[in-house]
Amino acid sequence: MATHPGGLTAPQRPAPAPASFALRAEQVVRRYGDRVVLHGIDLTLEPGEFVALLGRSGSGKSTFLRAVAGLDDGVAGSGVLDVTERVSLSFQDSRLLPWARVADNVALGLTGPDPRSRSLTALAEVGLAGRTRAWPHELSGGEQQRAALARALVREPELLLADEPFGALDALTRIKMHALLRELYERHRPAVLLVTHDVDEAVELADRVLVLDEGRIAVDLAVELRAPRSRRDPRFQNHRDTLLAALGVAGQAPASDGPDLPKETR
Ligand SMILES: Nc1ncnc2c1ncn2[C@@H]1O[C@H](COP(=O)(O)OP(=O)(O)OP(=O)(O)O)[C@@H](O)[C@H]1O
Repeated sequence: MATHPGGLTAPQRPAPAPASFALRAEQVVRRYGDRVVLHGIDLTLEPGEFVALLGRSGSGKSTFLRAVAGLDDGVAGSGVLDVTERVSLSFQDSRLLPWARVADNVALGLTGPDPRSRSLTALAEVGLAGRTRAWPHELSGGEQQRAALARALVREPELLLADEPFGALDALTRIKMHALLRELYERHRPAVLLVTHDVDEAVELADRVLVLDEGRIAVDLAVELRAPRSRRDPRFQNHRDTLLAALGVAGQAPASDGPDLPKETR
């Protein structure tokens, strides 16, 4: 375990013990000047737990994710933030380095044996076996996100932090990426914290959905639907309605498994 700047306590263990959680936040507060953006967040993610974080624009989702990722020392001293050591990040923009070929992007910074062959294996896993020597600009948006997923998962993270990774993709590609992410998750079983604006994406992928409202967790909903989850399932629709209501979105989205759903709740 590592303690990020918000942490007051660093667990000191003589020998590594199996982690009892991937993330533990207690009373994490973030202020910008007089403005409080996170109002004392309490959240624990068990190992292998898939959690989606919804919330209106400006509710503090990215702020919380950045704090968990250790990218924001503005939460220092506000509470406890213990995060497992092997964390991977994924963003809306794939953040591939333009001057490195795809396989080199995935292998970059990898420690341990044979980074090259691990990179190639990861790329094959996301369906990019034939594009390993391509430059990032030669890939489509969906392929770039596949490469970014390969780069994240090749590190065998215990916690995957994803900030709207599919937000810039078209609806069809997004559906394919949902299936891929869930498949990769089933195989590798990291804990996942997925920030999204897409209620359907959250209910389809996550086993627990949180709604952040003005820096507070307003809803913590367990989604106990078997895969493959159908948007036509009345229980899926119930979850969607609950979440849309919590997000202050009036009306109910029509049931469909197709790509033509209203997605954005922003
Ligand atoms: N560097 C900063 N300085 C001042 N205020 C900031 C800064 N970064 C974020 N904020 C404010 O913190 C609040 C939460 O921002 P955050 O980016 O976490 O929201 P979000 O829920 O991720 O929004 P979105 O869905 O639009 O991405 C916003 O009101 C934002 O203006």
